[in-house]
Amino acid sequence: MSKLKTMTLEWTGESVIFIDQRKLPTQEIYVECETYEDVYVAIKDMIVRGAPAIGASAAFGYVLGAQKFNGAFDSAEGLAYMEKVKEKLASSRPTAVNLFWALDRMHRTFESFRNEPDVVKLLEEEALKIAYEDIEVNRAIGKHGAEVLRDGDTVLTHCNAGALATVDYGTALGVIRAAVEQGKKIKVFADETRPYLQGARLTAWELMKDGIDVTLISDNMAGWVMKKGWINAVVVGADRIAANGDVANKIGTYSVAILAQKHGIPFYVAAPLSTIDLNTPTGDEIPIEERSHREITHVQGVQIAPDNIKCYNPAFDVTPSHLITGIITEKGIVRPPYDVELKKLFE
Ligand SMILES: CSC[C@H]1O[C@H](OP(=O)(O)O)[C@H](O)[C@@H]1O
Repeated sequence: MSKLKTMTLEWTGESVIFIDQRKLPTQEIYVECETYEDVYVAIKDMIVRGAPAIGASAAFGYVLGAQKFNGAFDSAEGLAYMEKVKEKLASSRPTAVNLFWALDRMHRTFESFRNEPDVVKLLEEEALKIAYEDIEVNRAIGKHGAEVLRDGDTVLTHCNAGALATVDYGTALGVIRAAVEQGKKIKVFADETRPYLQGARLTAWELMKDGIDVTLISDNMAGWVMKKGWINAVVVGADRIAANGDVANKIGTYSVAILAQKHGIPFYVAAPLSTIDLNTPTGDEIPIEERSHREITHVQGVQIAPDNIKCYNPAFDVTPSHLITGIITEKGIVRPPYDVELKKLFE
């Protein structure tokens, strides 16, 4: 009997089952993770991806780690073991701060209750709270964000910040879903988002399943559709927001933000407070993950570039805060000056 089941993941109580996002949209295949090491691989290999989804997945991975420990949690060995579980999961991907936020929260819970006989059950409850809170938070982001979309607007989005990037509902796509639920007619242009194609494979798939009008474009078409006057707003997700409002998001987001500024189009970032990292002063300090060159030289296993070609494959870029019209959070829309306004969210 599963305790949580969404499009992205299912928590069974002794395993977490992911839809394998690498195989979408042509195959709906599921991967069951029974150990924290399995969850580490699922995050690293992007079976599951998207900042909030990564955080919740790591939280369940932490529980799986605790379930496998047979010693005394209140011993030095028990603490060392759970620190090892946390560090392993934390080493899966470096950019999305939600991963570290979720693991810190789980480890704080462990440290508070490791002398309790039911500490593992308390950890499972905390992981489920993280997951269910994410769904609520995304709906709140959607409600606030829908205010900036008018009936008849066309929105451009980049990558996938939808239900598949979260526990459910999505952040950027949550804004679009909420506007549609309010009865607004919204059209979407989705960037395919090379090289991993989250837009083509995931955003297009999600929005078509919802019956939302979506047009797929290659990334190099974004400027042209803006120039033609077809785009009223841009809404994207985020993987880490620095204290000054600089935003790390999927590679290509910075280019879209520059184009939006050039064409006088509002550029919004939709993200939960768990993506805001006040300990990182600016975007310059955000670690940018570099991934396998094969993601560029092959598409679904088909080679499209010469053998041994040099590649550079940063999975993210940083959009400076001055290009961002507003940051849509569960507490409302934050506008500049971000260094002041972001802090207020946590007061
Ligand atoms: C709602 S966060 C989604 C965010 O995560 C994606 O990265 P990845 O697919 O590499 O995990 C992308 O940056 C999205 O905007």
